[in-house]
Amino acid sequence: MTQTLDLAVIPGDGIGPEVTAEALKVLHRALEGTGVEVKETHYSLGAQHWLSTGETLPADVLEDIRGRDAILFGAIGAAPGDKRIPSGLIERELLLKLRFTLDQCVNLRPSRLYAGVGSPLAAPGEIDFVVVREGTEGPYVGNGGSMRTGTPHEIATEVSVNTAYGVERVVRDAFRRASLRARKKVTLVHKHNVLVHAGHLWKRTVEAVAAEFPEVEHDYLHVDAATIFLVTDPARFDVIVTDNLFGDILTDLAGAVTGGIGLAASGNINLDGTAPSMFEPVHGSAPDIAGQEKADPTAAILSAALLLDHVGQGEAAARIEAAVRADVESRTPGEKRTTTEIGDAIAARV
Ligand SMILES: NC(=O)c1ccc[n+]([C@@H]2O[C@H](COP(=O)([O-])OP(=O)(O)OC[C@H]3O[C@@H](n4cnc5c(N)ncnc54)[C@H](O)[C@@H]3O)[C@@H](O)[C@H]2O)c1
Ligand SMILES: CC(C)[C@H](C(=O)O)[C@@H](O)C(=O)O
Ligand SMILES: [Mg+2]
Repeated sequence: MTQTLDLAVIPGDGIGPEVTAEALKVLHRALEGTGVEVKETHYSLGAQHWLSTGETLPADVLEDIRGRDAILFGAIGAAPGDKRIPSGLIERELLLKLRFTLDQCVNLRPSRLYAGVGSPLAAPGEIDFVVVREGTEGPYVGNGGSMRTGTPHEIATEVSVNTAYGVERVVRDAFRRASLRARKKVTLVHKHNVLVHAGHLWKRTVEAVAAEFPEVEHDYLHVDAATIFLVTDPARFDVIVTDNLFGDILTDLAGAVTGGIGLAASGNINLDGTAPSMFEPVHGSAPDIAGQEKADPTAAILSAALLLDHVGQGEAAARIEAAVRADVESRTPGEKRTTTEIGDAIAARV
């Protein structure tokens, strides 16, 4: 029976379209012979689109995207020094708007060290953890402002919002994922020695949810100490649960210790299925290498695998992961393959 996978594709800016093309190439290859037909709707959105139209994410486009099965997202954003585009506009009005409006509360970011990836930190195979980053709250909600702007007496606030409902659903998801993994361990990362209000809510929530999962071990690290251990002993982690901002920072670091940001994939998961989930590399639009065929498309390809797994195509997802593993294991230090060559090589192995 033919099944249709109705995909929204948002390639975005910079290297976004380059890596998305490779992710789609591999996704199509992985679905060959499965009876699944892919319907792609591409949306022109991002910093370049804003420059030419003044649009970020119009309401009718958002509603159109909402009706799809899943979203494959490339990357958006201008070069940090680009004065034509107000900093934060595209990030807030497009990417965060999608995550918030589509209630993608779990930002799932796996990290694995493949054989063949040179890391001074641990032996291959020893690093295998997943960060469950809260995706719709924290300091990202835009709860703040500036008074006496531009004067020597300016006061700027950016208040972190943490709700019992929002924290609990993410913590429960982290424990559920840990209960399905071999090591069954959750590490809460926060800063409850200073951020006592939010931190204590997270800590109490972890303790309450832990009681429902007696088979899952749990511990705690302050975020500053967590950055030490991510570098000196990353093998200690299994599932990390943390807030939106700490999770953003930790997952770039996690990418760096497992072979580079070009390998780091993510999924923004809507837990109750009321809206599509969105899959994207952890990295941004990388304006410094855009248009040069230098981007590693592996993170986007692994994000497509997370997407397939999410929509019930676990076997196709596993084929992509195996192909990526084989490709990464065959890499040699200093080799220079183009974005397209890496995509072709992984597609050929699927
Ligand atoms: N999800 C997203 O769309 C997303 C994520 C992060 C940053 N951004 C935006 O992207 C723009 C650039 O941000 P940035 O420079 O801080 O972060 P970035 O992730 O784009 O780049 C950081 C560094 O990593 C390198 N890099 C990133 N992806 C790579 C890949 N696939 N292969 C090889 N090297 C890669 C870049 O060349 C750069 O040196 C900003 O506008 C930012 O807001 C968007
Ligand atoms: C671009 C930005 C809004 C985004 C975030 O902070 O979540 C990015 O850094 C990420 O990690 O996906
Ligand atoms: Mg980030």
